[in-house]
Amino acid sequence: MSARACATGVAYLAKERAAAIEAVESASRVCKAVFKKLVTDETLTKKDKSPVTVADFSAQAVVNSIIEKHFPDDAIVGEEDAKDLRGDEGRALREKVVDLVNSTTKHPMSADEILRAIDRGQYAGGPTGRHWALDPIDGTKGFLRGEQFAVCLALIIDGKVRLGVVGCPNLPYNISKPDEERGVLAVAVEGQGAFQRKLGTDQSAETRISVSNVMETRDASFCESVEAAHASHSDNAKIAALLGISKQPVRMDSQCKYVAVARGDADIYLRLPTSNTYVEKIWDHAAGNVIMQEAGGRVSDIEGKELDFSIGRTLSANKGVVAAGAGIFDTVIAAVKTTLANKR
Ligand SMILES: Nc1ncnc2c1ncn2[C@@H]1O[C@H](COP(=O)(O)O)[C@@H](OP(=O)(O)O)[C@H]1O
Ligand SMILES: [Mg+2]
Ligand SMILES: [Mg+2]
Ligand SMILES: [Mg+2]
Repeated sequence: MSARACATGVAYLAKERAAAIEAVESASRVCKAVFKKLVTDETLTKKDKSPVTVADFSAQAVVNSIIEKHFPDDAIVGEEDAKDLRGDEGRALREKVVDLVNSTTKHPMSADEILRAIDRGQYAGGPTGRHWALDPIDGTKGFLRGEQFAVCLALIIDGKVRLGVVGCPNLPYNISKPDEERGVLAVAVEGQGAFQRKLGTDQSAETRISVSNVMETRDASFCESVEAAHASHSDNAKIAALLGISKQPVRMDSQCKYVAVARGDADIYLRLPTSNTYVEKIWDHAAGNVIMQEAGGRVSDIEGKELDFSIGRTLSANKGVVAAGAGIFDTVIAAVKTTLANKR
């Protein structure tokens, strides 16, 4: 049991862990329902993003209302807000969201309750107290392609991520058996290790996960975004070349990448910035960060600095993200620094 276990023998953040899993499970079901109902060949060929919009709002409403049920005083930093669902202009979208939320939950919610739940996610974040960080669908582009996406929820206390849950409805449970059942839930609490279970199962199905123990970067493989706008594929390739990596990168959307590295499917996560202006958001990294660390990995920005979740809604003190097992992390950061210095 963790050093933070309380006198009653209940593990640190046990109630929060269970609530976060309930929320991520429910939102994952919402996302799957949206995909089945609304993503068609037509939306894909027309590059119509409306299904993911409905899923984003619905999933945020479901997660926020579950958090509120268990922890009415907790603040939430959520990616979405309900502005586009209000008034006459928002009517069509609002009705779709209300239908969806109520088709997947036991307790129907009114339109007003749903909008209010979504807008509970507007908290500014910061260095003290506790707040949740929610990405209702991370990897929206992957969702629309029917590929990887994730529902990501983390609890930040006094500026540090203490708990993270990532639901990955399309990720194979066992990467070497990609044709078998898909759907993974990864979870970690500070000091307690990282675990995975199949989505839709209970805690008794959890198994511990850990990063690979690769010691030579030439034997490593790396993971990067599918979208070249989110991570520089060319800088990543230069770093890989410096590290002697010959394996092709594993490209996937969303925080499923953190889960993949945390359980040893790949060895390095590289997210080299594509611009000087983009600022990473806390909900894109919070849950993955604690899962990686609890799986024995290290995470930093491109300068080797820890990600600072204490500033607000963004990671404004950091640029890019690098993650890897402890055995190769310093070598990877050295290669990142050399590659970026050569660009100047
Ligand atoms: N220029 C940019 N650089 C880095 N990340 C970006 C970006 N523009 C958007 N993103 C973020 O990248 C996330 C997806 O990451 P990935 O490429 O790893 O799948 C998006 O999350 P959403 O899909 O939740 O909007 C979005 O927040
Ligand atoms: Mg995201
Ligand atoms: Mg999102
Ligand atoms: Mg987004």
